Amino acid sequence: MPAAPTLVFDLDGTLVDTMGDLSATLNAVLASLGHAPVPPESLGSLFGQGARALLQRGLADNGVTAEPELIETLYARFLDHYLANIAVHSRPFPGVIATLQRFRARGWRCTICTNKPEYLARPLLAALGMTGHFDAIVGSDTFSCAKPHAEPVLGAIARAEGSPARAIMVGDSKTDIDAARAAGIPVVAVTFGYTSVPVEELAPDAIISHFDALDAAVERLGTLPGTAASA
Ligand SMILES: O=C(O)COP(=O)(O)O
Ligand SMILES: [Mg+2]
Repeated sequence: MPAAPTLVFDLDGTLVDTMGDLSATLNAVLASLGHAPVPPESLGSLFGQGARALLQRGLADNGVTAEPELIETLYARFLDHYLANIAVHSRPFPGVIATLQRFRARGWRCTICTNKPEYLARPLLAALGMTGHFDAIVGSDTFSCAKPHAEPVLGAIARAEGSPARAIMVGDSKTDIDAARAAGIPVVAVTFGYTSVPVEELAPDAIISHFDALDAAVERLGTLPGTAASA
């Protein structure tokens, strides 16, 4: 029997809108130092680049040089606060849950390959009641390297007992598109995530602006049995 078709989703900016909690945490850390908050609108693609990148920007905006030791101290403070407040504002993007249910009902495996460490990704998904929708959850610390390397993408597919020959990545950033290319699988980009470069300029195989459009995008990619057309 051929391996089940597999979707490999990015998390931040693709499945879940996490910017509210990430920016609230950044601003709590800045406030603990007596610094001014940074408006979330100015952080853009940094939401998909990890806590250290957010801290660097927050300090720079307050005229503080981000020495590595300071970043590491604040990183620990950031993680404590974020973990304790991981799903205050964060919610799945419109259509996410129905899409996961639809694809799984057709026999697709659904996986996550995020550059959030697994110890943050899992509590976030649990708090949102989403864990059970996934056959594998892979974070930045699950394997020896993170996206844009192929290893975590291929690892997520393997853990779900899928095959790269029947897998599609869905992401919001250059990191996701590069990781999909490295893994040799097609990639669908969403337009509502966290990216400094419009995804149109990154030449993904398909672009969607709502999860309702994922089925048609997957069908257009046309390489995969098990899509809506043949299920
Ligand atoms: O938290 C990050 O660094 C990025 O997470 P993502 O890969 O799910 O977008
Ligand atoms: Mg992302």
